[in-house]
Amino acid sequence: MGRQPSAEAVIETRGLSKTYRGGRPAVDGLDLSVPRGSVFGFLGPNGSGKTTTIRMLLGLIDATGGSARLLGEPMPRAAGRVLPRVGALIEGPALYGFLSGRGNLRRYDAADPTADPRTRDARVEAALERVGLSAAAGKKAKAYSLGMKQRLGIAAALLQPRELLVLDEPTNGLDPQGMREIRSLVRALAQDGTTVFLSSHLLDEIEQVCSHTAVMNRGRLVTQGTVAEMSAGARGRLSVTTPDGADAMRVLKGHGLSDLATAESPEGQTVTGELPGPGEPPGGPPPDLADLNAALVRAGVRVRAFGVTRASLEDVFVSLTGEGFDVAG
Ligand SMILES: Nc1ncnc2c1ncn2[C@@H]1O[C@H](COP(=O)(O)OP(=O)(O)OP(=O)(O)O)[C@@H](O)[C@H]1O
Repeated sequence: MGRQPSAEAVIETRGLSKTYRGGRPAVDGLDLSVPRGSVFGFLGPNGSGKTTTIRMLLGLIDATGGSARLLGEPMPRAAGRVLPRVGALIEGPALYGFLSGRGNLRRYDAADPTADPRTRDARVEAALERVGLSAAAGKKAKAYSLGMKQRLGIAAALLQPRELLVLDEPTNGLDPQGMREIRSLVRALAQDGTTVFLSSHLLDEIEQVCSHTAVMNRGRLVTQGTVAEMSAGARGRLSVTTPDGADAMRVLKGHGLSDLATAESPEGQTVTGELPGPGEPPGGPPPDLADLNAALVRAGVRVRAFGVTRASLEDVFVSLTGEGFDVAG
C-alpha cells in the first residue's frame, strides 16, 4: 500500500531523483511537501539541484527515480490536466523585444488554445494591472528594465487563474529596486490565495517573503519547515567579558553552553559559548539569561559585559549545509 498523498500539499515528492547521463545525482531522493497557501522558498547554492527539481515537477524532464505529485495529481502523467492550473516562470521570460508589453501578453494569450479571444483584452489588462505594468504597457519590451521584464513574464503566467505559481530564481540579476518589486508582487499574490513556490540562492529573500522553506545542498534536502521554526532554531551565542575567564567557562559549561571559547580582551577575557537550543537538555526549560548572569555572580565571576548575539538564519543554514552560502545577488 502506498502512502496517501496529503490533501493539503500542492507539491509532494517521494524519493524524487535525477541523474544526468554520466554525472553524479543532480537531485537525490527528494521528499518535498509544499503546503497549499504557502510562499515556499526553495533555497540552495548554485548547482544544488533546484532547477532540475522544478523541471521534473513541471514534467519538462523525466525523473530517473521516485515520484512527484502536483496539485494532488501524478506527474508527468497528469500534466495535461494539471499544468493549466499552474503558472511558471523558468530562467527568464521569452519576450518579443519589438512588441510592447501589452503586445507580448496578447501573443501569449493567443497561443493558449483554451483562451477565448473575445475576452482577451480584459485578461491582458487585468494581468498588466496585477504586476503594475499598466502605465508601461505600450512601451516596447526591449526598453523594459530586467525587473519589468520579469514582471511581464509573471503577468504572462497569470493570464489564467492559477492555484500555484512556480518561479525559478525570479530576482536573479535584478537591482535592489527590481528585487523589491518582485517581492512585493509575490506577497500580494500570496495574499490573494495563490501558493507561490520560488527558488532562490538568497537567504534574506527567503526570510523576507517566505512562510516555508526547504534547503538543498548537492542534490539533497537538508531541511524543510516554516521559516519561523527555522529562525527559532537559531541559537544565540552568549558573550561574557570578565577578568575571571576560567571560572566563567566552568559556570557556563555547567549550564549547558557548548562550543566555549576564550579570547583576550582589554577588559580581561571574553568567554563565548552557544546557548542550549529549546528543549536542550530534553524536557529542560530554555535557559534564562538572568539566571545565568546570577549564577556567574554567585560563583564570584566579576562580569564586566554580558550579551547575546542572536544567530541569523544564515548561520543556521551554514551549519546545516556545512558550507558557506552565496549572499549577494
Ligand atoms: N542538462 C544537464 N545535463 C547535465 N548536467 C546537468 C544538466 N542540468 C544541470 N546539470 C547539473 O546538475 C546539477 C544541479 O543543477 P541545477 O541547475 O538543477 O542546480 P540549481 O540549484 O538550479 O543551480 P542554478 O541556480 O545554478 O541553476 C549541477 O551539477 C549541474 O551541473
